[in-house]
Amino acid sequence: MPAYDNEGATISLEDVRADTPSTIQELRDRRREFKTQKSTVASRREQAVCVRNAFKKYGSKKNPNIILDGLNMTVPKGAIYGLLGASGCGKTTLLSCIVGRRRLNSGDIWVLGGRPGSPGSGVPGPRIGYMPQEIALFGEFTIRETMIYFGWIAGMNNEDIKVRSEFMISLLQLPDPERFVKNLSGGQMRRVSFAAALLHDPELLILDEPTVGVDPVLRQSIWDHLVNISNGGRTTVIITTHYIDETKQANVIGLMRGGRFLAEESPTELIRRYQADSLESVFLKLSVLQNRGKRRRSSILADVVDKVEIPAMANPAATASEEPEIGEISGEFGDNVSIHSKSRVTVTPEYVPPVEMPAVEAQKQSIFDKIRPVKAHHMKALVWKNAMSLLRNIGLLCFIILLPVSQMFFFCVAIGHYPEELPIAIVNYEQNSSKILCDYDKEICPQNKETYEWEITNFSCRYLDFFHKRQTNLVYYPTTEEAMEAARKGKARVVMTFAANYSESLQDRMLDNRHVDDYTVNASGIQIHIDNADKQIEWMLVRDISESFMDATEHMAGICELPRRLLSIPVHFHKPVFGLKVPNLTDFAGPGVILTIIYFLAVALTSGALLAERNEGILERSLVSGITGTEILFSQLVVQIVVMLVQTIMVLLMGFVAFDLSQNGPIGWVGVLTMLTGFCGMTFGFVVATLCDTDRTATYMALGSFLPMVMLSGCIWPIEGMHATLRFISYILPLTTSTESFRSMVQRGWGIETPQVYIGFIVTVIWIFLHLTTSILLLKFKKG
Ligand SMILES: Nc1ncnc2c1ncn2[C@@H]1O[C@H](COP(=O)(O)OP(=O)(O)OP(=O)(O)O)[C@@H](O)[C@H]1O
Repeated sequence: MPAYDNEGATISLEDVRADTPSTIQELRDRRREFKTQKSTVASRREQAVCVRNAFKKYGSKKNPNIILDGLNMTVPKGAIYGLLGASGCGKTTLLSCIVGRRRLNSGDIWVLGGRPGSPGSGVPGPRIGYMPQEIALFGEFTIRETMIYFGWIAGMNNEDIKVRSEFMISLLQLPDPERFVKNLSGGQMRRVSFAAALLHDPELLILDEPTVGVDPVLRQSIWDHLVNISNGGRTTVIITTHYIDETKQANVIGLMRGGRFLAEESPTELIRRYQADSLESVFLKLSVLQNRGKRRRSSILADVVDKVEIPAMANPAATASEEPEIGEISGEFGDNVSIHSKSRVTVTPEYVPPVEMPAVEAQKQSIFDKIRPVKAHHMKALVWKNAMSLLRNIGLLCFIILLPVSQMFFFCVAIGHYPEELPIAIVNYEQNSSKILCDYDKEICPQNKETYEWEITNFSCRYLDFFHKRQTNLVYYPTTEEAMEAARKGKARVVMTFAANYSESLQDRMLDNRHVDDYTVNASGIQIHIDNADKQIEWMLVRDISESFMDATEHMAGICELPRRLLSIPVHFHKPVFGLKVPNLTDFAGPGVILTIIYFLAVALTSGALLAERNEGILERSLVSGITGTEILFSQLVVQIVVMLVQTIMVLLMGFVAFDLSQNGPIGWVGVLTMLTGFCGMTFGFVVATLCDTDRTATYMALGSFLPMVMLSGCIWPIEGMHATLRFISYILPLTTSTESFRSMVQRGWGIETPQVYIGFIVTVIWIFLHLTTSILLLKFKKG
C-alpha cells in the first residue's frame, strides 16, 4: 500500500527501508490503526460541501502548476469553516470550484447535496451567497441600488430587500445608502460586497477575504454575525482570511498548503493538539512538518508521534450512513487517510447539529424551468443594471451615440469627392505665348459656309478652354523637357503637350485621311505623360482628358449646326440602368461604410462592456448567483438595441439626408438591415469577450478581424476583382452580402423580394445565430 508525502508524491514502504527496522515496524503498526471512515455518496450529500480527491492544475501539460493535489474537504452543514493558507496556495481556486465556476481536473465536489452546475442543484444560484476577493460591484450604483440589484437576482421582493438592506446597512455600518459605490473607500466597498452576499440569507455563504481593510471592531461584529447566522444550523459559512487569529471563532479550520490540507479540525482542538498558543503557531508547526515530509516521510511520523497526540477526525456525516466503507475521507496531514478512533468527537464543542435541510430531490426542475432560457427577475436586474451603467455615464452615452454619426460625417465629407487643383503641366507649341487659356474664335464655326472646307485653327486653345472647366490648376511650361522634370519632382500630375501643327494635323487626319502620314497622325494627338502612382487620380484625369476633347468637338459641331455627336467618338453612353451618370465613390462605398461603422462599433461596445464586467469580477459574481450566460447576453442585447436604434437612425439621416447619398429603395428595409448588422456586431462582440481573457487580446482579435472583413466585404473594391477562392471566403463573411444587399436597395431600388437583397438578411441572421450560440457555449463551458 503506498503512502503519500505531503507534496503528493508517492512513497512506498520500500522507500523508507534505509530507516531502522524499528521505525519501519512502528510505521506498519501505526498504519494498521489507520482506518478509513465511512464515506459514501449519500453521506457526502449531507455535508454542506464535500470535496474528494480534488486535483486541479493550471498551465500546460509540459509545465503544469498544480494547485489542488488530492485535496479532501468536509464542511458540515451549519458550520463556520475557516479556510486558511498562504497567499497563492489555491484557496480562491478551491472556492471557485465549489461554486461551480471552475472545474476540477479530477475529483468530486458535492455542494448542498448536489454537484455544482448540475440541473436542480441550485448551485450556482441563490442558495449560495458569494463574496469574491475582488470588489465585484457596479460603481455606478448607489449602495441601495446595489442591494436592490442583488436582491432581485436572488428572487427577493422589494419589501424584503428593503428590510434586509436596512439591517445590513446598520450591521456593517455602511455609509449613506444613496452614496455611489464608486465613491466609497476600499473598506466600505468590501462591506457593501459582503452585504450583497448576505442579503438573501443563503444556505451557504462563501466569503473570500471579507475582512480585508475592515477595522478590528467591525471585524468582530462581522464574525459575531456569522456565528449568529450559523448557530441555527441553517447557514453554513466558508471563509478565507489572512488574519489567522480571527478564525478562532470558526467551527472548523482547514489549513491548506501544497495543494492539500495540513489539518481540518476545530481551532481549539488544533491548539490543544499541537500544544501551541495560537493558530498561527499551529500553522507554522504543521508547515514545518510538511516541509520535512518532503525529505522523509518516516521522520514526520516519528515527529508527529513524539510531539502530538493524533485524535480522531470528526465527520458528522460518517455516522449518518450505514453503507460500506469505500476507503477515503477528509484528509489530515495531507495523508488522505484518517486515524480511526473509538471515541468519535464532534468537530467543535460549540457545534450545533444542523437543522433538516430540504433534500436535493425537492429542488427538481420542472420542464418549463429546463427549457426557459431566461428568468424574468434576472432579466429585470440585468437590464436595469446595463441601462443604469449607460445612463449614469452621460459622457460615455453621448460618445457611443455620436461616434458612428461623426464617422459617417467624416466619410461623407472626405471620401469620394472629385480631386481638385491637381497641377497639370501644359506645353503648347501651337502658341508662342505663356497664356494657357489662349484666344480662339469661340462662337465662330471653323467651316466655310459656302465651300464646307474646314479651317480649324487653335484647336489646342478650344480644348484647353473645356479642359479648364474640369481641372483648373493648369501650369505653363515652355518645353516638354522642363514639364517632365517638374512631373518627376512631383510638381505636375500630367504633362500635356500640343505639337506646333496640332490643329492642322488634326484637320488633315479627319478630312484627308487617305494621305496622312505617321508624322501627321502623331502631331494630331495630344501627348500625355501621366503620374500613375495614384490610380484613382489617374482614372479621373484620363476621363477628364478624354471627355474634354469630346466637349470641345461637340461644341464645335454645335456652332457649325452639325449633329453634336458627329465629331465625337462613336460610342454613346445612355442614362445608366442604375446609379448616377458620373459614378460617385461615396455612393459606391457608402453602404459598406455604414454597415462597417455600425458593426464594428457594436463589436467594440459589447466586448468592452462584457470584458469590463469580467475583469472587475462582476461577471463571475453574477454567474455564481445563478445568472446564466444567456441572460447576460440577452440583457446586453436589450439595452444595446435601443442604443443601436438611435445610432442607425442618425447614421442613415447623415448619409441620405445631410449628404444626399443615392436612396432609391425601401428605406425601412435598409434600416432593418443596418440594425441586423449592428446586432451581428454585438453578438461577435460577445464571442470576442468570451474567447479573450484580457482587453489586449480582445483588441487584437477585434482589430485582426476588422481589416480582413473590410477588405473582403467589397466595400473598397468589387469582389468580382478577387481571386475565386477569396471571393468564396468573401461571400460567407458577415459584411459582404449585407453590403451588396444594402447597395442593391439604395442604388438599384430593389425590394426585399429580390434574391440579391434577401440573401444579405439571411446571411446576417445566420451569423447572429452562430455568434450567439458560440458565446453561450463558451460562457457555459469555458471554465478554468
Ligand atoms: N486562471 C489562472 N491561470 C493560471 N494560474 C492561476 C489562475 N488563477 C490562479 N492561478 C494561480 O494559482 C495559484 C493559486 O491561486 P489562488 O488565487 O487560488 O490562491 P489564493 O490562495 O486564493 O491566494 P490569495 O490568498 O493571495 O488570494 C496562484 O499561484 C495563482 O497564480
